Amino acid sequence: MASAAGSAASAASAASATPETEVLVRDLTVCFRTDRGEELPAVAHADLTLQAGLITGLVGESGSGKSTLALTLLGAVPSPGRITSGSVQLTGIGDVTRLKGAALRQVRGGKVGYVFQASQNSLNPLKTVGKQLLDLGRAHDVEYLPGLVRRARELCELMGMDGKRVLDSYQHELSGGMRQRVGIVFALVLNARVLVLDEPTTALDMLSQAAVLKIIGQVHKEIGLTTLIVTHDMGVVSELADRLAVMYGGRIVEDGPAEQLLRRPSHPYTRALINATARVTGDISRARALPGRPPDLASIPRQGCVFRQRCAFVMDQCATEEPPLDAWGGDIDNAGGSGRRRACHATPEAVIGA
Ligand SMILES: Nc1ncnc2c1ncn2[C@@H]1O[C@H](COP(=O)(O)OP(=O)(O)OP(=O)(O)O)[C@@H](O)[C@H]1O
Repeated sequence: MASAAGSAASAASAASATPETEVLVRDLTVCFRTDRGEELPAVAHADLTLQAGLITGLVGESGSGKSTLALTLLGAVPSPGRITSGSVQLTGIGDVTRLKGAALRQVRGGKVGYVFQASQNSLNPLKTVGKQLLDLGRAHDVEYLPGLVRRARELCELMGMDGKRVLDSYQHELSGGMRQRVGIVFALVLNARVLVLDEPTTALDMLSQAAVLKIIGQVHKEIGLTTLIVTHDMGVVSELADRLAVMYGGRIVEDGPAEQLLRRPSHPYTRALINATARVTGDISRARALPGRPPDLASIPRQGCVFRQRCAFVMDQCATEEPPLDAWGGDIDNAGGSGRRRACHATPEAVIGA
């Protein structure tokens, strides 16, 4: 099999990601041109670190910029988007936003495996899963295709499926949960070590959701992956993620250890998202829908805090000064070393204690 990381590394500049970090997104801005000809940021000056071996949840309402940010890990931006600042460093590879051609193709699948939104509907209905696997192998210049088939079967078995049966099946012969697992097999079969799952449970019933989440946790651990789960649903990542990053209006507004963010959210948006999720509050009668709607590209405030129009803690300063994403001491009962960051003018104590 073609070695993705090896040859891509030689094609790229030296990475500054350390062995403990697998992905370093720094100062990343991705813009789209609107119908009115303005170029506006869907992701603005984002910093995100994926620590090796951990599951990170990237959470926020629809349109907050999660998929646009996640896609840059593949060196991709949805057309007609454009990266206007920043870098995405992959350990052993370098800045993926600067790669082109064969080096970029090798990163896709060889280093980063991506399970796209609605991937359970993306299989070709006219070909068996096995035929599509061989197509994937040929597209990536895999020299020994029987090895690829063997690895796909192993991954199927790891995910509780009969490998031979799955590879001989057409899409319509598989349940939604099985198709989602096949998407994960395709993402991992070229030996990716970073797995990105965009809305992995949307469109699945509750039982299949729980099963897919359990399997993601098992595969992550078994293979030793670094995993990013993109979701609008805090409940999806509340039990699985080690770390959470919360996005709103193209900005990361809070990040840190999942358990701390869920127990003591220090940003008003994180707090509101958690309060709106019955599965996290544990009591449907306590869940409170988030008032208002998330902004689209044209309505994201150009000045001040992007969340201020929906914020329960808004103050004068929020209209004029955009709060930076600053580190802070972390949990009150675990001060220091928590790796928490927040972008808010209100004090953490005010938000946590409210
Ligand atoms: N190809 C595109 N052309 C123009 N605008 C786009 C394009 N793709 C995304 N956007 C805009 O960028 C913003 C961020 O979109 P993105 O899909 O990254 O958000 P998201 O948080 O992943 O939401 P969702 O889960 O609904 O996809 C949105 O305002 C969206 O309308």
